[in-house]
Amino acid sequence: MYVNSIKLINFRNYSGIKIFLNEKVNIFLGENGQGKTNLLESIYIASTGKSFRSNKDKELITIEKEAGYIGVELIKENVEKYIELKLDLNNPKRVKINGVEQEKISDLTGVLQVVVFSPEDLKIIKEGPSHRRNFLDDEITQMKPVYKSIVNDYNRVLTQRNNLLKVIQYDSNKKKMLSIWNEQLVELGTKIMILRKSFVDRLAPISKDIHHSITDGGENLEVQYSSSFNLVNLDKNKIINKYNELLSKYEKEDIEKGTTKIGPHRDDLDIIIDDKNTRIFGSQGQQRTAALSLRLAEVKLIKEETEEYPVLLLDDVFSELDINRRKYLISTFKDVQTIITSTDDIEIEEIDKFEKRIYYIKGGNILYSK
Ligand SMILES: Nc1ncnc2c1ncn2[C@@H]1O[C@H](COP(=O)(O)OP(=O)(O)OP(=O)(O)O)[C@@H](O)[C@H]1O
Repeated sequence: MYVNSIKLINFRNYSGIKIFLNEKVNIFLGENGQGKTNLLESIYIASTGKSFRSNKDKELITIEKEAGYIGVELIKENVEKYIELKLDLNNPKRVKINGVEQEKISDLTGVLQVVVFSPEDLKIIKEGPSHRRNFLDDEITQMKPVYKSIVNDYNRVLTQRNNLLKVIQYDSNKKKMLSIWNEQLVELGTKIMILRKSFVDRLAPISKDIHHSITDGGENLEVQYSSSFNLVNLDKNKIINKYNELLSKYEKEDIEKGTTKIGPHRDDLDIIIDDKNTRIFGSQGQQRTAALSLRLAEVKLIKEETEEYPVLLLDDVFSELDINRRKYLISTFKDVQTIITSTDDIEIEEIDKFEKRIYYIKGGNILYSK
């Protein structure tokens, strides 16, 4: 799979451009604040319907404009596909695939798969569990689009259950209604945990191998799914029984606090290097390498699952990696269309082995390419 062209109108600092991309390596060079990340962001939005750095669609439209447009043409299994998004200051965004208006933005999932690696990825390793849950959810959704709606339904039921818990605090008669929400919560939560567990079980050995190669055999990376209750195996009925048992056990506490103590909304991912939790004990370099290993593992998993390599977006990451890590990253380019941004020329001889195109960006204009 590869992106053939990108057309942007009134998107961030682009008033109107159309860029044709190389099937292999594309390098966008430019000073700070010229629009390099904006370009990657537009491709990410065409893939997932959302930005990787803002959840306000209004911010995506060029300041003082009413509407914006993203058009991405891709080639998948030798077939051309066209994704278009219309952003409107006063209305929700709309999406078309091959000229056909889609009902929901989520209809985009599965059309264009991308993996982004950016300095922001350090948050997956360093910050709170919600970043790791988002990582899991975004990746599973790319491989299994229906997963997204299960997570959305779960979050809706969870909010309703939590609201009811707060009502029960002063009206205990309402307690009998709890079972309605419990039943749905258990059904959806079990599905999520099974999917997350099986995803992590596939991700772990691949990221371990990659990390091993990047660090020249020096470090051992373990990635483990950490759920509110011990998921030793994936027997659905056992999980359901345990789930119900724990909901009953914590019911009193849940009512007192007005929140639900257990379930996949409390999940985490343990990322361990040489038996030490990377979040707490990892050096900056180890944390960055762990994030890179996870992202590159994702590339392989998407290929396994969909039989197509995703497009790899690398946002300003070369300056942060040492020479061996850069070389390893470059070695992954042979099968994958890669779109790279950088402030400085990437002078690594390995990259010259690839068919590549270099573009210079200034103030939302592509000055020239070679
Ligand atoms: N909605 C918008 N309308 C107009 N300009 C915008 C909008 N949103 C962001 N910009 C502009 O886009 C530019 C930032 O672009 P971007 O983040 O892509 O920079 P970059 O080239 O990746 O820079 P860096 O190397 O610093 O990461 C800034 O000049 C900012 O003012």
